[in-house]
Amino acid sequence: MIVGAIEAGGTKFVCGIGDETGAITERVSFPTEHPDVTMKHVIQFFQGKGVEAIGIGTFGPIGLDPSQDDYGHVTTTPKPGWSGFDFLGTMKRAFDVPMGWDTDVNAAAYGEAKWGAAKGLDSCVYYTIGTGVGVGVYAEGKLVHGLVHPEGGHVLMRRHPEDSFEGACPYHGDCLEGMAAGPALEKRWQVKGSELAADHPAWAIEAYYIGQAVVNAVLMLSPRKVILGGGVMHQAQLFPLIRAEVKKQLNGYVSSKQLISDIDSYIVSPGLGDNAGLSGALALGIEAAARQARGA
Ligand SMILES: Nc1ncnc2c1ncn2[C@@H]1O[C@H](COP(=O)(O)OP(=O)(O)OP(=O)(O)O)[C@@H](O)[C@H]1O
Ligand SMILES: [Zn+2]
Repeated sequence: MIVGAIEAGGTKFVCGIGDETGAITERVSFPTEHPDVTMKHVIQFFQGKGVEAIGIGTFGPIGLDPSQDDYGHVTTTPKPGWSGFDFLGTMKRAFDVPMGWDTDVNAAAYGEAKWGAAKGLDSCVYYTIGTGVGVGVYAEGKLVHGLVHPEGGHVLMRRHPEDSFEGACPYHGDCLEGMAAGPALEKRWQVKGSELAADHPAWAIEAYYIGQAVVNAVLMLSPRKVILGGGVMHQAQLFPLIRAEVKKQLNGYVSSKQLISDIDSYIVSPGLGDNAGLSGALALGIEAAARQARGA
């Protein structure tokens, strides 16, 4: 089966062609501009390729409830032209094939559960810590949707005792994204995160916040795997610091062997690396085709 995949990010779009094994045979990337421009590139890429299904994992927030008017739309975003944009409808008008539609982070969680670090497990939580913080949730074999979709990048944090940074989230100031995303690191330390030495005190504070987010995910969702991706997580020294924080903050309360003696394989980087988002979109496309075949 020939399946199209779209990883729609706030800074760039990645489109690819793959199949049901998860192999991606072709991919292109272009900057995210006004939807009139960007969607033209997207449609041109897929035209004539014989795609039988398409999966879309996109930046949000988005409408995911088919009974609501905003289904398939990007809802509220400051990105010019995207607020209220009918993304799924635009794709459906161009291609008459089954389509999967979800957030970029839910897509990544799904891709990881199908082919990556959470393969074979019925649950995982996927965090991306990049320009923003996003959280995808896969639970009991399904991606979690509800009122809207998980927005765990904005959970409220207990402040690190030595941190006086006011926070960078325009909505909440010192939420997780406001304290730990790439722009927060840069604002707090006056240099880009990638330029901070591996032994800089920034990383202990960063691990304190990310660890706290993981603790909350463990307590609230009990996932079988926690996957941490995104630009900031390229700092590999964060992993042991975060694992230590999680153990310290949980303080033995959750008595799972994985947390106690096998935490190195519980809190991990994406098995699909930087392909998690595109592979996840591919998985959504495959699932949409299967759903249609079942008549659901
Ligand atoms: N090696 C690194 N160390 C620390 N921070 C980094 C590193 N590489 C990138 N970043 C930071 O990560 C952010 C970019 O994240 P990412 O590469 O995940 O891109 P993005 O797709 O724009 O993010 P998002 O998923 O939030 O849209 C920037 O703030 C950048 O400064
Ligand atoms: Zn926030």
